[in-house]
Amino acid sequence: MVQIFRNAHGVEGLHLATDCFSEEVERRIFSANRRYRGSRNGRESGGPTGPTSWWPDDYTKLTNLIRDCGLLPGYVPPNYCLHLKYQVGSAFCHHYDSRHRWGEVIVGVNLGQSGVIYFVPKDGHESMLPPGMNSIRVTLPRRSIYIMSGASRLDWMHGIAKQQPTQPPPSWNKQNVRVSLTFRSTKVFSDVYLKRQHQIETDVEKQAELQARIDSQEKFYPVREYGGAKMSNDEVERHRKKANELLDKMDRGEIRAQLRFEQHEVTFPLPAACASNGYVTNGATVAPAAAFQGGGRLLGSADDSDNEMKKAINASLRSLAEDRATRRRKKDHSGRSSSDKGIVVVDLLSDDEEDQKKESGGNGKMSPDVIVIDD
Ligand SMILES: O=C(O)CCC(=O)C(=O)O
Ligand SMILES: [Fe+2]
Repeated sequence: MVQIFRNAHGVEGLHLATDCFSEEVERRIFSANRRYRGSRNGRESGGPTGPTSWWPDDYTKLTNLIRDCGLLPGYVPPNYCLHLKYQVGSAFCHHYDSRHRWGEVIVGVNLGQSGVIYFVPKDGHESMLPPGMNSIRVTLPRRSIYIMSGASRLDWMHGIAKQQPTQPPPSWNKQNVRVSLTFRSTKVFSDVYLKRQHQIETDVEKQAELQARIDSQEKFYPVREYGGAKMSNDEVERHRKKANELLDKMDRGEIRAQLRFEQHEVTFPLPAACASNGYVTNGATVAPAAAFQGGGRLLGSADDSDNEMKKAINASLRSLAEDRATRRRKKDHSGRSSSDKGIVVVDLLSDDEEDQKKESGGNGKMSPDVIVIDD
């Protein structure tokens, strides 16, 4: 069953979904990777690629799964994917993925072997760390999907810890490597997409939400792919033209942007419009994502399943999250479905002021014994 962790380990904007799709799908995507070019200390790169070059149908299906399972209902389709393969002992030093170069979110998909992503606060933000810690480590189990948005992109740097497998790999991963896909939308593509959505949206509330996203994107001027210099107006215009061409192709069905996994390939009920034939025909409306806003916190990661104590605590936190979700659904006037099954959402940063005070002992800070337990 898919589990969604919002603000995982207290890092705002870092959302994680575990156990979203089947091992058959994992194996297929893992094995379909392009020939890897070049290696940096055991980390090999097989990308980048985009929908008009090499883009397996499974990539599009993953994109739609991210929306359908509620991890990110308003996900802008990616137009860029980077494949990385990590040999045992390799790592990726902490860095930013610039908001000037990429859109709102970076999405990572973890295949073949678990990994650990770590977060280090940017200068001046050290107080975000629990006392005595210099990073926050988050385990990424096989088949998990993570989203870096908001503060996790702006106020934290992230890196991949030295790859040290803790579980035997599946038989089809003979080299015992971790493969990651990072899906991104380039900044100009993302802006063009949001504006087009805004134009066709008829619901006033949703239009306002889109406008807010557009306004927040405008704080970041687009930069060139190489070198990071600010793009000239002509360059921006060229990129806009290309983005519109790609989106037109999607609208005309020349790029099948609506592809879905089959129901048996995913671990949650697909919205009804997707389930019948594996994909939605062009122009069909997909039911709003199966998301509900949960609450509460979850200790540890999915790898902790053998630890009875944590399991028990997690079960009680999950029921707390469900209680909160029920309360919130009662308050919710947006008409979102409240009967979604098979998805558990937990929010590791409570957005309920009252709960926040209780959890922090009144000082407004997260209690560190809760947020940093992982592997
Ligand atoms: O391997 C990963 O999951 C993350 C890689 C990364 O941070 C990046 O490509 O920018
Ligand atoms: Fe990165």
